[in-house]
Amino acid sequence: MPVSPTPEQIAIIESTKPVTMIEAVAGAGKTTVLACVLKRACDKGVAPAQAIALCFSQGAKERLTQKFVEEGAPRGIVVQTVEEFARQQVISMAGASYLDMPVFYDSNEQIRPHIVAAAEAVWQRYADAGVLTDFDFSFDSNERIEDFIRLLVRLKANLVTLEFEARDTDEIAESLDESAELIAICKEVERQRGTDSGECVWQSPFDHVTDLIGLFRRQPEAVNVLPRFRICVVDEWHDVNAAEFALVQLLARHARLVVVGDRDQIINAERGADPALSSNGFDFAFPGATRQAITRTFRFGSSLSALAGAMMRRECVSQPGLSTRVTYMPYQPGADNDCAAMVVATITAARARKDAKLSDFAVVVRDADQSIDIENQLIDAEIPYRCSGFDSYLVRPEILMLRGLLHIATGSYDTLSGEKLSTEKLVRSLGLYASARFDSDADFASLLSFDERLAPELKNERRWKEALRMITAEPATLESFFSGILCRVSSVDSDSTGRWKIRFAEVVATLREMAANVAVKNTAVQLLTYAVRQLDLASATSRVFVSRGRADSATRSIDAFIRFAGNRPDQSATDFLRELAARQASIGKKLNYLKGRAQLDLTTVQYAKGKEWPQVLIPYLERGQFPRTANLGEERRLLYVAMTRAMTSLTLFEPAEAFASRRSALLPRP
Ligand SMILES: Nc1ncnc2c1ncn2[C@@H]1O[C@H](COP(=O)(O)OP(=O)(O)OP(=O)(O)O)[C@@H](O)[C@H]1O
Repeated sequence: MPVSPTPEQIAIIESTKPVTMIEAVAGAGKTTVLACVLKRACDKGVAPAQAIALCFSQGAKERLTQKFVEEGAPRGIVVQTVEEFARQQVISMAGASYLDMPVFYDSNEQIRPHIVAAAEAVWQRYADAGVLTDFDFSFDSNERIEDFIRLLVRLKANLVTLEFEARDTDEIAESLDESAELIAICKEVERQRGTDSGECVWQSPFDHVTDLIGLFRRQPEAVNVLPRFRICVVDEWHDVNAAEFALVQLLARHARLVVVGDRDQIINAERGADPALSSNGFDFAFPGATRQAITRTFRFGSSLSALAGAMMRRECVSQPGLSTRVTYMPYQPGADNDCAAMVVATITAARARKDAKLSDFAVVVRDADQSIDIENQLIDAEIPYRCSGFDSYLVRPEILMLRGLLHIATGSYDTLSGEKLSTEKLVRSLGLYASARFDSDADFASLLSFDERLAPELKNERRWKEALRMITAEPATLESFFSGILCRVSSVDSDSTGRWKIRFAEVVATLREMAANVAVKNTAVQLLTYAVRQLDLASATSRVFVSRGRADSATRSIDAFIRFAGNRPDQSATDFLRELAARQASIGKKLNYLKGRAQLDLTTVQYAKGKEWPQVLIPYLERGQFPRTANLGEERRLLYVAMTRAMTSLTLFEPAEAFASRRSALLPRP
């Protein structure tokens, strides 16, 4: 149903000013107004394909698309994340021969070898030139790789990488307060990628926009390949970084531009979102731009406005007539599943009172690993749910790897039969943990015989696909594939990787003996605990994932999974595998059957941004859980985003009075 716009909103919708910025609090109708602006433009003769709506996340894209339907905007308007748009333009530029088609990467793990190679090359240069340095050029720890990628993303977001050719390394290093060696390695990564010659052999998602801007600087006529829109709107404008800003400026040369944002919802500082761009930077780039305001929120009532306003120290006013109940629900931190149990009890009670439909609820967690206990409780209570923006814990790599170990240990594969997708993910997860690389494994072809006439860069993926085809057809081959291929020490493995593979294979061999020993009943939890301890999975996990946050989250997932197995102290590994398969199937079945309607959303703050639900529940408001980092400004904005998703009811789960010292410092006390 379309809304009836207020005079403030009508002024924006009717405006024909070339550039407009709207800044307003959460729920003020910014996304709604963008949909109305586009509808109005199309009513006045703009063809839908000449209109584009850009945003910065998949969640925001879903929300925009939904709003277009609600406001009756015509079909055919382009709705994309800036990253998607830029990637499509890279493909068009390649089609128009302005560059060669790059290989697209989608994970940091794929970038790792390039960083290692670049660091080695720079080290060699320093050594050849006889330059003495204390800098550690080894990039074998994921922490260092992650820090490096973070720096690179920041440099790209700020377009510094485009100055590499023209500026001296020491000068850049000094201006950024970074070491010259690090900047030299950044330069080398870009050089090996072919950025200086415009080749860009491979691109990560964070390269698309910068590479485009670089191309336009080198070959200005390539700009003509960009599509010409008559109107361009941008949602969540405060998330924009300098590179994206430059791209939007190019689009605005021919298009009317309307951007909307809320400075308190910047939760993407890591990818270079810079408040300066949406304040002075905007006025500088678009002199004479119009600024318009929407002063009230339409989403929630005054009790939540007061809470959000106090937390962010800004005025937050609700449209009259709205009411939102804010409830604080105490739980016992640390006690087994108490917070998760309270969440599920709250939902069950509201449903019993017939207060709300299931699809009215969203449980918004700080990070995906907080979902495990909640998922298990929801499954036990037979409440259908869907994980939005992340995978259910049952199919995360760290858990699939453990499930894979149990399959191999017990020799029981019946639950994998016919489960092609899960089996593939499981095999890849084992490969991830085993540090398997097939690209330079010359013996691989003889181990799995198939056509090897392939370009070298395709071999790794092609070999994986062949292995997956074999195992999904015959799951019992997983055992020999694991010990014979995944854990086989190859010539490219470092000493430590070689040792790790041998250890991995030994532990799994012991697990098989334990599971086969009929004299001692080895339960699922015993096998898992043995594996976790013997493999030192916490350290292994921090080697597997480049992102520290992702590794921490995986380690917490493993801990929660072991606790879950521990709640079934007598269950055999085979029965445990069957139970997991049944749980996974129950989620899948409900999803298909209900087509996403009658189920609650279990989601993360990042993914919830831009969305809304009548009933929002935020669990784990305790120190170490929310906030999780020392960046309290960012943590506060995350919580602001989470709580302002609520319409009629917000429930905040925090430690009970007896544990008051463990409560989150983010929430203002009433
Ligand atoms: N004029 C209006 N009358 C009634 N409801 C409205 C009006 N404008 C917007 N709304 C409703 O207010 C809610 C919030 O709108 P919207 O999602 O567009 O806000 P937003 O400013 O984009 O929020 P956020 O910044 O949190 O993403 C929606 O339910 C929307 O339908």
